[in-house]
Formats: sequence, C-alpha cells, structure tokens
Amino acid sequence: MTTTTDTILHVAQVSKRFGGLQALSDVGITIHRGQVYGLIGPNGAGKTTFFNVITGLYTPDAGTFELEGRAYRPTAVHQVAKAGIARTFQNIRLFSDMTALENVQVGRHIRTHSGLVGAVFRTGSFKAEEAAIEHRARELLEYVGIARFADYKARTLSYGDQRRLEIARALATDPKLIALDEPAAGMNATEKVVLRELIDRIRKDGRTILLIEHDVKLVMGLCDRVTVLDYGKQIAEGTPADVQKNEKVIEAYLGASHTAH
Ligand SMILES: Nc1ncnc2c1ncn2[C@@H]1O[C@H](COP(=O)(O)OP(=O)(O)OP(=O)(O)O)[C@@H](O)[C@H]1O
Repeated sequence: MTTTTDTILHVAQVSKRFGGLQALSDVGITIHRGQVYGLIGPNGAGKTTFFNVITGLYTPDAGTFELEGRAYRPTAVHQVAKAGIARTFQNIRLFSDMTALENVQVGRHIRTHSGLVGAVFRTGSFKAEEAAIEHRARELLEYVGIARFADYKARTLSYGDQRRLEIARALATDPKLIALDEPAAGMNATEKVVLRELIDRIRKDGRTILLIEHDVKLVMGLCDRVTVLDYGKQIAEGTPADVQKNEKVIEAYLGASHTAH
C-alpha cells in the first residue's frame, strides 16, 4: 500500500452493487493530513454511495480501508466514528427536538470515559466530564458561528445554521477526518461565502476534510485534490486545475455545470 505517515485515509478498490446496478467500481482515494479532498460527479455518479461505504452505512462488496495507516472495517457507523471519521449528511440528520447545544453534546459523548456507572451514580468524575462536554460544545457552537442559538431546538434553526450545527456535532467527536456531504446544498450566495470561510478555518486548524459538493466553484476554490466519479467509475483524480482540463470530466460533468453556473 502507498500509505505514508501523512496519509489519513487510504481506500482502494471499493466496489458496491445494488441489484443490477454497479454503483461503484474499483474506486480508491488517498487523503493526506490537512487536505481538503473533493468528490464530484454528476447526479447518480456514486458519490453518496462512496461516502456511505467509508462511513459504515453501506457494506461494500470489495475494498480495503485504512485510517492513519491502520486497517479499519467500515461495518458500523458508531465504530467508524470511534475510529475517527465523522460526517454530515446531505439530508440533515439532527435530533430536531433537542437543542443545538444538546446535539453537539451527543457528538462529544463518543469520546467520554465515565460510562454508564458514572452516569447512574453521578460520580464526581462524571459531573466534571459533563461540565467539560458542555464547555466544549459551547466552544464549537461559537466556532461555527451559531452560539446564540445554543438553547434553540435544532428544528427552529435556518437551513444554513442546521448545516453548521451538523458540522459542530461532527467536530465534537474530534475526528481525524471530517466528511461533509454537500454542505452548501440549499445555501444562498452569502451563506456559501461564510461556509467557505468555515471550511478553510477547519483546515487551518489542522483537520482533514473530505467533501462532496455540487457547487463547482466552491470545490475548485477549496480543494487540494479532487476525484471525479461518473457511473460509479473514477474518471479523473488530481488537482482542481488538472481535473478541470480533463476531457472526460468536461464531457461528463464540468461541461454541463459550466453552462449551468
Ligand atoms: N440504497 C440503494 N439502493 C439501490 N440503489 C441505490 C441505493 N443508493 C444509491 N443507489 C443508486 O446508486 C447510484 C449512485 O447513487 P448515489 O446516490 O451514490 O449518487 P450521487 O453521486 O451521490 O448522486 P447525487 O449527486 O444525486 O446525490 C444511483 O443510480 C442510485 O440510484
């Protein structure tokens, strides 16, 4: 394998079939520490399927998976989260009747130690840990720019703010890799600028990011490297500048998007 100490995620030869449909064929990516890595392609290309496979939501038919040089089996979402991959969803999945703060606290709980006994008996260490979790959750709400909504129910937040809340919840797990599934979907131009700044800041603060995004401008401006999928096949991989020049890509995706944007 071609992993180095600077490799966060190395995934190779991933295939996934749904009945008669080959949704992914031999797809592989290597993401280095501190990169923003983009996954693009037309509708139905297999981007979400790939995300779902590496985060344990779908069982792959084939593939090898390494996180920081260690093999991991993406068989269950909570195990993948514990291993260090956190994600957001294209269709927001917050606990809508819980407050923004509580949603982030839930994310943080996978990194706690007191466990059930501590929770039942409310031991000193449990209470200290709870206070630390709340403190960290408030910091993260501030970080993504929605601290003022800490006590609002998640469902009352605007669409853009719910997306930011999902990012805060994902960051609460202290991930080695944060996977964002179409974070700009449904956002207006102003919200996209703020989102871009946030993703840039997350990277500057030392995180590694995998991004599915339809907004070509955003992808090209943010990503260090990009993989392009089309009908489940990887048709190009490289820097945004390289990928933009690739004829297969222009045909499959960018050509259409350039006229659309
Ligand atoms: N659970 C499933 N069962 C059957 N087919 C599926 C399932 N999930 C995805 N597919 C099919 O696999 C193909 C790839 O879909 P996928 O959602 O991964 O594409 P995508 O690139 O994320 O598209 P979009 O940009 O529209 O979100 C599509 O043809 C889709 O219909």
